[in-house]
Amino acid sequence: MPVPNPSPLPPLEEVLAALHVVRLPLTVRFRGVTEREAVILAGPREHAEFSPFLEYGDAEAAAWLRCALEAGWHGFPDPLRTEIPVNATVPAVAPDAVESVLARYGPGGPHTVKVKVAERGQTLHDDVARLAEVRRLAPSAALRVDANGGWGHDEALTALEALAGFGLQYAEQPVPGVVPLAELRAELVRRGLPVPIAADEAVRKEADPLAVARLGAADVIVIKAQPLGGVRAALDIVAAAGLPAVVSSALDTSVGTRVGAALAAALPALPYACGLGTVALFGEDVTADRYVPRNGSLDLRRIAADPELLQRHRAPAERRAWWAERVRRCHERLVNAASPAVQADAPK
Ligand SMILES: O=C(O)CCC(=O)C1=CC=C[C@@H](O)[C@@H]1C(=O)O
Ligand SMILES: [Mg+2]
Repeated sequence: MPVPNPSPLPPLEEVLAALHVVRLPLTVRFRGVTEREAVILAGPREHAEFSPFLEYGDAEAAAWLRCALEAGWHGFPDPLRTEIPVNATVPAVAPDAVESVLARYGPGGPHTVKVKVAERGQTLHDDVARLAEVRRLAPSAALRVDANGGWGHDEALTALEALAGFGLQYAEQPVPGVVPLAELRAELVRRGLPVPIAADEAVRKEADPLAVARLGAADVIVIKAQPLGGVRAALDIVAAAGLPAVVSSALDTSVGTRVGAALAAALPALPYACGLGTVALFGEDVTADRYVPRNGSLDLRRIAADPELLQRHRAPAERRAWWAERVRRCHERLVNAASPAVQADAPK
């Protein structure tokens, strides 16, 4: 993605000297995993996170490093607000597990809940049952669903017809890709089905994050700081797209979630609750001051990793070496992509 590097790019030696690798358990399976590995960088400005999913290649992961180096070495843009409304996220669990997930969002419950649907191996019946349980437990919450592109066009129409009765705020990435999303959105409008569309993967995994806006594929874009190459790059995408944006996590620790909050705080408009409540799904974290919502919102306090917790959750030596090597390769990509002026500060 053609976004500028943090300028100047810190030299690799400095980045590696700031590196900690942790492995943290989740309390519930999410995105097929029950533990999360992450690099925490003790940068001179902020603590920052580099945690591309393990299966991602270097080209994609380099954008995540760009985000970490921007946050750690250059800090955050000035905030325009100090409270970020946040949604609860319910993974594709059985109905009887919904209550314990929602309980993690504190007394009074969340005002907005995102429910994962279209999980491989499950059926529409499972999705309806999960949504019904969420609605029972949170009668006045706004509900949204996220299919992660798990439906085809016809399947999505059937599913959204069945789920529209829940009064969905929006359906996130019901089908994969940009053009299929645009076709589905047009068909929903044609049928008079009142389900707005949000684009997630169609923004963060496509070569051109603005194609969604150009093709009218969505009503809302979901933006994530790490995959989009940092807070400033994501702000630029929102400005160019001209669509309402929802900031969402990349299943980050408290440190990475704080970067997402910095992005949400700097957006000119924030009409929807953000998907930054996923620290609640972690069994352990890198700070005792866990970055979880209070009364449905995150405040903009400083979040720093605790050295004792970094040590306690340190990943095994072989994993630490794997991550250091991944950082090295991604850093090399950023150096090679940088302009000559930026490269002046990078190792030769
Ligand atoms: O947006 C939220 O409510 C929580 C974050 C979330 O859903 C995700 C985090 C990390 C990886 C993604 O598969 C997933 C998403 O699709 O948005
Ligand atoms: Mg999503």
